[in-house]
Amino acid sequence: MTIEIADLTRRFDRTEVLRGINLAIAEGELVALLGPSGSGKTTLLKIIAGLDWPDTGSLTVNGQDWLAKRAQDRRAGFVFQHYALFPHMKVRDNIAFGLTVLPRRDRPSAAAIRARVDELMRFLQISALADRFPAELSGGQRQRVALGRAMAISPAVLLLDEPFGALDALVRRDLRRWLRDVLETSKTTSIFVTHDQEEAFELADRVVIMGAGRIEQIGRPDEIYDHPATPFVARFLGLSVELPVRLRAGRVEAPGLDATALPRRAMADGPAMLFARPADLAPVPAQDGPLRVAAISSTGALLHVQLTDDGGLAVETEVPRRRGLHLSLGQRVTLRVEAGQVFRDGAPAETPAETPAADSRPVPLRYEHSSKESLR
Ligand SMILES: Nc1ncnc2c1ncn2[C@@H]1O[C@H](COP(=O)(O)OP(=O)(O)OP(=O)(O)O)[C@@H](O)[C@H]1O
Repeated sequence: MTIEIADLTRRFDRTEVLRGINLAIAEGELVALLGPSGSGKTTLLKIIAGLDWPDTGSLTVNGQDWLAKRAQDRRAGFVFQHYALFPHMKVRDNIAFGLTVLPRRDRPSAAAIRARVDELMRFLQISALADRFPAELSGGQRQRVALGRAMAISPAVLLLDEPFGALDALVRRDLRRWLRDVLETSKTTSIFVTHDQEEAFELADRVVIMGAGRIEQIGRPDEIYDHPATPFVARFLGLSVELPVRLRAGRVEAPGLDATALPRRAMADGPAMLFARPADLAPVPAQDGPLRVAAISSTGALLHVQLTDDGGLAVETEVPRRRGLHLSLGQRVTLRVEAGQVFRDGAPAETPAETPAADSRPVPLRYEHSSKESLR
């Protein structure tokens, strides 16, 4: 089912919770809505479900106006974190529920419902739980049953709101893989809300990053991971080190910074901001380096190495333990940047002008700013 959302807005009192959402979802796609708390993810999902209505905008599914349909007429399946199973019903009856309450003209026969439930339980690998009550299930098993209940009606779209939020990390990982297989096989168009980056990136065909009621970026997981389109997305995805730099002939430069590994940018010369993940910054011992090692702590495989300059700037880096053993407190270093994103005035970064492999000319470091100004 193709879903088209256009110019959707929603406000509660004076708070604009959705500020013009435009999103098209293709048949069979699995889309993750990812964003910090309060960014409007659940509100958008509820509007698609028919549990809330927008102030303006449109929502069409396969060309039909869903805003003109009641929730029960939309054939949307839900799996919510706290949407409990019916405690007095066995697993098989919970799964059958959506079919048994259909209007008589649409309702399959009792035998057909039983067959559909058996088939679904086999597909979801929960046949052994058929005669248990919800209280006799683990949290992970309950969510599998909840998915079965949502899928029983052959939903036009499956909506999942933090479906694994209440489960521990190991069970979550297991269920994630299971869910991906199930949705890939069933080809159900699905939208799920999460604030867990790993979950979104592992599961989704496309990720929608939301911030303060707007869509900041839509893309395939690796596209978004490698090329965050805005400073907001960069920070949200862990590019937490922000360094003022200068662009010269598409190259990123700053005193003590070796950014030759970055692709050239099709951007005019001038000041810019480089955003990078701590793991993509490597301290390199250098007698005249503008930075000093201020602290080293270990989490086992990784060393967290904090660097400062004479002006009090702090830069977090993360180094694999074996590569960081030569570092010592107080040592002078320069910084090698292995990956990062460049923004100018908060504007989306330009696409790289060329790949780094295509241009391996070394660019000398320049030291024309004082270190205080340059790396703050
Ligand atoms: N019924 C409501 N009345 C008033 N404000 C609401 C209502 N529902 C949501 N909000 C507000 O709208 C904003 C967005 O909420 P929403 O639940 O959509 O965010 P979210 O991105 O799903 O967050 P979370 O990850 O915490 O669930 C929040 O500031 C919330 O307080």
